[in-house]
Amino acid sequence: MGFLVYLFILFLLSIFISFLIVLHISRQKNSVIPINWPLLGSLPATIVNAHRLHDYATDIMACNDGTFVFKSPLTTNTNKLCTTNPSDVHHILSKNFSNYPRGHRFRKIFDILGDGFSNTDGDLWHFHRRTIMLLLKSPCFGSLLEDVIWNKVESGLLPVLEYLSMQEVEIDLQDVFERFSFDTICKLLFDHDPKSMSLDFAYIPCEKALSEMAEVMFWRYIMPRNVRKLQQLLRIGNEKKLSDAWKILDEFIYTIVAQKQDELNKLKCEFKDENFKLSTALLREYKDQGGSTGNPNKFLRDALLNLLVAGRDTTSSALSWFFYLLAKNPMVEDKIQEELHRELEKEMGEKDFRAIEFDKLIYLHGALSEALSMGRMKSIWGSDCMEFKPERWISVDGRIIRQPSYMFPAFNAGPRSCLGKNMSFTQLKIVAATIIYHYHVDLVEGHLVVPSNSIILKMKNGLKVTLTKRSEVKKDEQKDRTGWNWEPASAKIKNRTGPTILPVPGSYWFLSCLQMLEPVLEK
Ligand code: HEM
Repeated sequence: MGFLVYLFILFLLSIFISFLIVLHISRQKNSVIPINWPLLGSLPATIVNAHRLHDYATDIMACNDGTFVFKSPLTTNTNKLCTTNPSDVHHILSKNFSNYPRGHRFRKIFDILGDGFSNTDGDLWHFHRRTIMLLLKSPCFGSLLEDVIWNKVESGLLPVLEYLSMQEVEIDLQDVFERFSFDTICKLLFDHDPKSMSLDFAYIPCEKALSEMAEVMFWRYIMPRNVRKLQQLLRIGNEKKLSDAWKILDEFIYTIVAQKQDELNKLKCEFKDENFKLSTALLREYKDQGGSTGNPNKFLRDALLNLLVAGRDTTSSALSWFFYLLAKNPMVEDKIQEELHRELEKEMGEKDFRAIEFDKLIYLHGALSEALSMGRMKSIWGSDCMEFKPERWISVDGRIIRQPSYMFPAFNAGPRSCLGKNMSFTQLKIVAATIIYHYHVDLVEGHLVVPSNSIILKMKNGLKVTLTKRSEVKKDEQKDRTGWNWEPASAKIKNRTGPTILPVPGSYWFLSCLQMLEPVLEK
């Protein structure tokens, strides 16, 4: 009998404790600062807000001067400091760079990246950085890059958009951009075009594997290690997804590497500039460098996978958010069109886009930078921080204002800053200018654009749009001062007086530059 009473009391007690937990968690939904639970740290708040992690983190940063420490569960001992504060960013990424290496925890989370530049510190990282920098900065690479991008625009992007716009169907522009950047980065890295950007929108396993990998990496970072280990043991959930993606990526890269090795072996003479190929140049530079594994093929695979990840989703996400913002801000679209027509006219009325000097498209550059700016707090960008204003990037004498990288860390800052920044701007400008020149982009009504939980800030539901060919805009055609016919996008919107205020992607906790570092001093 005594035992039954004891059991009953225990039962009531557990109901009471559960009630308290539920009460706390539901209160937490409305509270900005997460409760730091004994044993569990701020994990319950993270789980409750799992569907809106970017907004959640942004809210917390906004009321904590841009810096906040998320407490980990006691067993995992991995507190996470998140910051959007420029002086903290500067302190960590530049001034005290050597105090904040990637560390062993990072390497375990990102194990799929092996010994690539994203996942290494010290000499090995230096070796990667030097090798890649040497090749990306060579003049041969510049012309190769433009050729590859233009070829893909002309043989892939434009025919696909032309077909889809004629069908008058909804298009997932993010999917289009992902395919575009996958094809171009593969062509550059491997001299191989997987032709994912084609009318049949074929399923390309490797392309999808890259997206799955980026999502699983995000969850690995957020969730306690034990959850990951359990999933690995049972081969379920995210860990199952990752191991499938891993196999697909390995097969894809190793097959191409083997082919390219053969080509390289056949090349007996010195490389000539006119025959420059990044694929063979990279293989040559990396040849015989076994890395820590001692296996040259594995080392090559790691280096190439890191470059594939660095160059694919980053570019496509930047383009997706840019076009989303443009669709919401037709006045900006008008100004970009004006600028394009002006520059084309300067080239003696040529209609060939290749004639444009893309460096001269200042307004477009400002608009792209604006789409990539992060940490949009009033304290950093001023009271109009939530407005999409390319003008904030242009000086009175019409030049681009260069912001210090700790204010504009989309491409990271300090010694680990992005080596593909210039290359990305070239690609972004060519694609953006081509589409804007040929089409007006409208968002599909009711389509919800929200960020996905991934290490790269993608759109969870894609970017659903419809395209209207500019040449088909017949009514109310207006002539700009250069004599070109075009319809201002803003004419479609009545009573427009200023820029649209909207949540720009940079206002989110921008994960493409999330730094997962392990301070040396804490060891
Ligand atoms: C809009 C496009 C891009 C954005 C926003 C971007 C952003 C970034 C960021 C945030 C980092 C730091 C990552 C880290 O700390 O591990 C980075 C590094 C890097 N990016 Fe980019 N990136 C872009 C495009 C590219 C492209 C097209 C390439 C060329 C393949 C590239 C090559 C690299 C390399 C090699 C690094 C490593 C630097 C190092 O660890 O020393 N990126 N990028």
